[in-house]
This record gives sequence, C-alpha cells and structure tokens, in this order.
Amino acid sequence: MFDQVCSLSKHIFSNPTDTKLKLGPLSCIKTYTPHFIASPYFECLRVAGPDYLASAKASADVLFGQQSSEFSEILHEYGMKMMEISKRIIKIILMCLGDGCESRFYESDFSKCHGYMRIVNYTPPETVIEKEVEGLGMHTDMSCITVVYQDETGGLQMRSKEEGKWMDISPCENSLVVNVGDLMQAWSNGRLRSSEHRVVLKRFVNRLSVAFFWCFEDDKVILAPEEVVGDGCSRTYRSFTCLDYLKFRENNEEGKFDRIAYTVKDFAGIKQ
Ligand SMILES: O=C(O)CCC(=O)C(=O)O
Ligand SMILES: [Fe+2]
Repeated sequence: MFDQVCSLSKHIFSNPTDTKLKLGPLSCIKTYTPHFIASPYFECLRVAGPDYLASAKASADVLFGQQSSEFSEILHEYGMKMMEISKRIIKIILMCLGDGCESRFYESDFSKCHGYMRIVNYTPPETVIEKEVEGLGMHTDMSCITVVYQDETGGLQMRSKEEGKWMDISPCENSLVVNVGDLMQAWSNGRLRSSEHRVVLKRFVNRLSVAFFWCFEDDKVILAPEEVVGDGCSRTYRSFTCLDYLKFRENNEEGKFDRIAYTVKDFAGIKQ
C-alpha cells in the first residue's frame, strides 16, 4: 500500500506548478500547499477524513479528470487503516496511563477523534551551501498522535528531552513512526510529551512522507481527567477547546514551521 501511495503521489507532484496550483491555497479546493509556505523545499497534498475517498477524489478529479479513481481508492484504504491503527495505539497509551484508563476514557474522550493526512514531497535545493538543509523546521504536531510513513531516504529527526540533541529516526522497512502531539500532551497533563521534530534533507535526494494526524473534534474541551493527573499532583494545563488552540497556532505561525515560539504550553500551560 505504501508503494502504491508513493508512486501515485510522485505522479501528482510531478505535474507542472500551474496544474498543482489548481488545488492550491487560492483555489476553491485548497488541498495543495506549494513550496515556500512551510519551507522552500516542502510541498504537500492534504486528504481529509472521514470520507478519504471523496477528499482524494476531489483533488484527483481536478488533476486527472473524472475517470481516475486509483488514487482516491488507495488513499481511502490508507485512511481507514490509519484510523484503525490510531485507535489501537491510543488504547494502548491509555492502558499505560493507569489501570482502567482505557475503559474509562476511550469512549468519553477519543471516540469522536478524526484524522487527516498530508502527503509531503521534499525537493532539496540543487546547490547546497550549508551541510544540512531543513525541509521542515522544528515543530510539534497539533494532533493527539501522528502516524508517519517515511520513504527509505530518512531525514526525520527528534529532539532528545535531556540535552536537546537531534536524533535520527532512521527509516525501517514496514515500520511507522508514532509521534505524540500537543493535544495528547495537554490531555495527559504532560505525562506524554509532544516531541519537537524536524526533517533534514540530503543533497539531490527527493523525499516522500505520509503523515496521518489523529485529532480531537473541534469543539472538544481538553482537560486532563483527575485519574490521569494523579493523587497529589496538580493540573499543568487549563481547559481549552481544540479549535481555539488550532487557531492560536495558525495565527502565530503564519503558515511557517520554522520556529517553535508557541506551543500548547504557551497557550494553556499553568505557571507553577
Ligand atoms: O516528513 C516527515 O517525515 C514528517 C512530517 C511532519 O513532521 C509533519 O508533517 O508534521
Ligand atoms: Fe510533524
């Protein structure tokens, strides 16, 4: 499935810019983010749930005409699989947070989660002066969890908690990277950490990744349950609605990921 998603996506990204911009920020469909928004070397296509088929088809129809259904069918299958995987992962995470947490909180807090994916094509500059070029600058994800498939090129890096050193997350065949996002950090009262990460590019090597973001519904009020906070501990985040946080990030980033000036801690963290 990854191979199919990758080869169909490469085909889409190989279209001329003018064609891709039919899906761009100034079009009515707005599923394509061109170069120079997140970074000069980053472009992406967004496929939104819950109807992945309709979302992918809307993009494919504009690019290839109505007869093409291969792309939308495979992305639908991929989206459904990612939903299933995300549910399984979150249930395991809840189990790790305490006895009975899964049965207590899955239905009440996570059953309305939704997902969307970003297929990202990284094109490094042809002349590289510095040793390392960032395809996507340091950031945290605004999700509960993110499930990432990266191709064999590598380049994903996470910042270690203690020393803030960059660690390579090397690609491994048939493996996915699972990343905790900001919403889960706040919901778990900081027991789970939304990791800072970035993507560095290799000279002359194109890179493709598919990131699936699993998020709370927009009007969800996020507040760590007492059982998760734990006896004798206090809340480190005030309650907030998911959409308010997404808007806060949007307003502060102006579409760029090149600095991490504001995170969920700045938005809802309670000063201790
Ligand atoms: O391309 C990758 O491997 C990661 C992308 C990412 O971090 C993101 O889209 O938020
Ligand atoms: Fe990310």
